[in-house]
Amino acid sequence: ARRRSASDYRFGKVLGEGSFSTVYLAKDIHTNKEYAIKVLEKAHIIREKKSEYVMREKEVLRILGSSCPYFVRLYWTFQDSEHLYFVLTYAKNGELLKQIDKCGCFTIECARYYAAEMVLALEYLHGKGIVHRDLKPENVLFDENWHILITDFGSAKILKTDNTENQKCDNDALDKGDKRRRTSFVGTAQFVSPEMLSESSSSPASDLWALGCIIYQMVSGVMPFRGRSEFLIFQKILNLEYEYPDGFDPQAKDLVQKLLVKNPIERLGATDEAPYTSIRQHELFRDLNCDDLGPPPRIS
Ligand SMILES: NC(=O)Nc1ccc2c(c1)=C(Cc1cc(-c3cccc(C(=O)NCCN4CCCCC4)c3)c[nH]1)C(=O)N=2
Repeated sequence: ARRRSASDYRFGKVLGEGSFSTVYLAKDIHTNKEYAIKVLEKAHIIREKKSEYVMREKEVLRILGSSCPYFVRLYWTFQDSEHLYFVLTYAKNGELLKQIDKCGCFTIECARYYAAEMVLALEYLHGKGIVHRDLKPENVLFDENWHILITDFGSAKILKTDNTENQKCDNDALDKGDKRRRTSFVGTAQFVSPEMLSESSSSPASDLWALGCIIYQMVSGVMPFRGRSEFLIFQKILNLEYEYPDGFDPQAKDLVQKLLVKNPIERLGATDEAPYTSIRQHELFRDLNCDDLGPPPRIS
């Protein structure tokens, strides 16, 4: 296919900004199709030693391809002297976080439906041996039909496939062969799991912890672990210090309680032979057919 460059697109508004990238709405001047183009400054990536993360995101997006509808798709990449460009899916209806803030909180029907879509997305992602490690409402987007699109794989980890022992868990900080600290990684404070904080280790169950936090936030409108500093938030996470507001849906509470468990292998779904059967079978999803969720309920 023809090589692309920035001159193939008309760049529009900024859709999002991160520490290492800016995402623009852009229109392909040949097809008029809209994309989200993630632009990274080479010098900044090199200076901050983030090349490994950029390459990992590109590899994860390549592995995900276009076979699962719940992830943004990477169409093309190109570069010029100063920048790298990732041409990604444009999620027309923006971030889950903005919808939660706009409504205050979701109805249980909406929370149930989008929790189910996230479970299906994690089944696929983890089935490909990929852990997201920074799942949060800013990284869950809505497409034009109000289905979710999970994005931002800059913090993702691709689990080794050399033997099953590595499939379950992998210590991010220490390479098995030597004791040097390879990466010191932590996601976003409010959604990071206890094991990532205390052992610098992550596994698919780390994403199940984040799912529990997101379900809590969709139902209540606030995050379970809040504090005036990252240190105070981390203390609450490690001490499992959070509460359910009055009126919190009991079925949602039961599921969140089974996901916000300190020991990763005790989280619902963590030891499923066929992930995530035990989560699909939870009473919160009793009235849903996870094999055919149907159209999403209106967010209100
Ligand atoms: N870190 C990353 O990789 N970030 C990414 C990657 C891919 C990507 C990405 C971020 C996107 C971010 C994004 C942000 C937005 C957005 C931002 C601000 C406002 C809106 C917005 O209001 N859109 C109009 C839709 N409204 C929604 C509510 C009802 C009326 C109409 C959308 C749309 N998409 C995107 O579309 N595609």
